[in-house]
Amino acid sequence: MSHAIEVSHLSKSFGEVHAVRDLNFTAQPGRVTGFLGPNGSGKTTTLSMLLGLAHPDAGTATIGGMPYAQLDRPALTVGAALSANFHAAHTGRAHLDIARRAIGAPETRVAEVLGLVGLSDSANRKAGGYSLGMRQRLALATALLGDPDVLVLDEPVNGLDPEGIRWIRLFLRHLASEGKTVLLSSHLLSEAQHTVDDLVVIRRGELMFAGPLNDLQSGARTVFVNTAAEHRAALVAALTAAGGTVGTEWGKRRHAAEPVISTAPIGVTGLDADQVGLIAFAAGVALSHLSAPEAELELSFLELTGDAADTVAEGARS
Ligand SMILES: Nc1ncnc2c1ncn2[C@@H]1O[C@H](COP(=O)(O)OP(=O)(O)OP(=O)(O)O)[C@@H](O)[C@H]1O
Repeated sequence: MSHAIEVSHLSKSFGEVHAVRDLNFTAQPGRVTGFLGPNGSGKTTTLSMLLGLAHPDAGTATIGGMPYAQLDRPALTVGAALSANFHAAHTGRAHLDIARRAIGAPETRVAEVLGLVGLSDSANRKAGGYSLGMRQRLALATALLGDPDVLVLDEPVNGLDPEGIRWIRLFLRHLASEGKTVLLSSHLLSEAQHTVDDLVVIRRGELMFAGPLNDLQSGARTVFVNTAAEHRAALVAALTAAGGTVGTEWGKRRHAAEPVISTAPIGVTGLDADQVGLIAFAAGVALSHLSAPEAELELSFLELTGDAADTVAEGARS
């Protein structure tokens, strides 16, 4: 049985607030899917409906074709980490043992998941003294107790230090390589972009983008190239002929009759860096510069989710 997550025409309002509006996306086994949007865009509401914690007004959210509530053994199929809050007086180990009993996982599983998330040495400390990063690890350990095929994680990277971020990236990629379906939410693309294969971007409850991360990258990415002045026209012509869109050339001229002389890099969209390099080579043009800055991805994310001010304002509300 395939354990894909499928969200179809999902909607939910709280009074006047349309938290989720006619949302459609899938998350596939063997892939890490990032569920992204600014604060307040409806991510937690969607995940809550997927996990049977909230009722949709319309539409469905299914796992392997079934709503969570109808799954045969839900906790052994889906592992969820919606918040990293734990009883402060319980040790990490005690917390896991209680959760383990509730879902009927074997006793040996507690030590296994502690080891998997790197918490073995802190297992006997009270969770109240855990750092946010340690609480995130404990939440992940809890989600893994039933050795589920599907993981649903709400902001799992939030609060992790750079080493923790690196660790969780590798860990989630490893889980996906075992064929698991991993869906993680984040409000920061920079946190998610090195972890995810696929992206679902929402804004104010509505779908803005769903597809492989590369599609978002290539769709909006500008490649910058430069060459000696005498090859500039040939390069622009070759790139344009290959289907690229060449950005405005800013240049200087000392008087109106003189041609524009520009030395600024040329911005190209619609072609990736490899293609641009090959086209220049085929045209016999030696490039003095070729780059495809990653910031463009962040820019296209901001375009999808609203302008920067909008994003900050939404963040401030939560
Ligand atoms: N129980 C509730 N009652 C009323 N409004 C709610 C409730 N839950 C969520 N909302 C509203 O629905 C919208 C979506 O909230 P949600 O928590 O799903 O967003 P989010 O993307 O998860 O945000 P964050 O990243 O801040 O957790 C927000 O406007 C929020 O205020």
